[in-house]
Amino acid sequence: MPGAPILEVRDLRVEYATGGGAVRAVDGVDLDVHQGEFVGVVGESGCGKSTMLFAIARLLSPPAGITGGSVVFHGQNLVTMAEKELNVLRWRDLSVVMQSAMNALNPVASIGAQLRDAMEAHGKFTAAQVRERSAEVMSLVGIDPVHLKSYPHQLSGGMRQRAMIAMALLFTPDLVIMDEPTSALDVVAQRSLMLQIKELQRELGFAVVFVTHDMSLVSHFSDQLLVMYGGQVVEVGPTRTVFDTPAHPYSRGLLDAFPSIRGPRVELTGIPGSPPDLGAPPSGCRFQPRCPVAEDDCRVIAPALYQVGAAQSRCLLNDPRRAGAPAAEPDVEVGP
Ligand SMILES: Nc1ncnc2c1ncn2[C@@H]1O[C@H](COP(=O)(O)OP(=O)(O)OP(=O)(O)O)[C@@H](O)[C@H]1O
Repeated sequence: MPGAPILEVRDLRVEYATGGGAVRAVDGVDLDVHQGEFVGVVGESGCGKSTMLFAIARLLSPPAGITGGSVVFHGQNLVTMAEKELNVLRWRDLSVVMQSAMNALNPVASIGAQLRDAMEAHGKFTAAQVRERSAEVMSLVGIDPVHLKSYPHQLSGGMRQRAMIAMALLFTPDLVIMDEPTSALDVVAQRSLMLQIKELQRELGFAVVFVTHDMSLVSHFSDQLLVMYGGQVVEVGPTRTVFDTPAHPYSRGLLDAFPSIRGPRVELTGIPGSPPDLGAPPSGCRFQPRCPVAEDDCRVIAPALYQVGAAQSRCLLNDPRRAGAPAAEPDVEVGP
């Protein structure tokens, strides 16, 4: 992607303080997002995906807290920004769409009232301006503006999610962070909402960071894919590259665990075992206890992210200094 990234996450760390010690749910994550780019984030439950999104938007609350790193958005570090400044920026430049609109929307206020409140929190608008913009964003997401009068419970699940997206687009932000926005919907509603998100993104040019469990969704919609395991990025690269030639054994496991819609029928293998307890992660590589190709070194050496073609992989077997590893691109920084 040309140009400077609009979002640069560096060495981001998040911990949950628990009675039994700290749980490091996000451990040294780096991520670059460019204008108009669609970044898919995948990984099993408990890998830290939602925690990372909440940390980027500075929406974490105790016992979770950012313990290190930076989140630079349009040149400003959100990690150190005062709450007041953050509130100006949220919705206007960066907005968030959560898993369930039922939880995010106020059940006792009409959709119109909630759009009005969101607008008025960011400036002075006449009643006519509010009406006009509210109707505009509702139409953008495919809901008849007559539903501005509706309460959340009067809308279907798909319409509620669309209403949340309408709210997120009120100020045409540059970045929309989405945490499984389609997961509560049936498959048909999921697909239609995804198509709509993609179309809006193309039309309005905002970037998206999108968490999902659905590999088929990201394969169709994302430009860049981030695979998370045990609080870390284990593979990142252009979506096509990661799908066609996954470098990390965990990415290969994830891909083998979901059915291909068009490809030949193959037996789904899945990944035996479960993700690590982040309060006491395994030594060496976090995936080694479940890894089908782990070697002795993997139990003691924590791998860096190594360049493999256009992607990066956190697997020791991809370390270019090891004999037999695929060659790294020349002049590329490969880990510490
Ligand atoms: N309240 C909490 N107290 C302690 N640890 C927590 C708490 N919430 C989450 N965690 C830890 O953070 C890790 C990451 O959780 P997170 O919800 O970010 O994962 P996720 O990949 O988004 O999962 P899912 O796909 O199920 O939403 C969990 O494995 C857990 O160890």
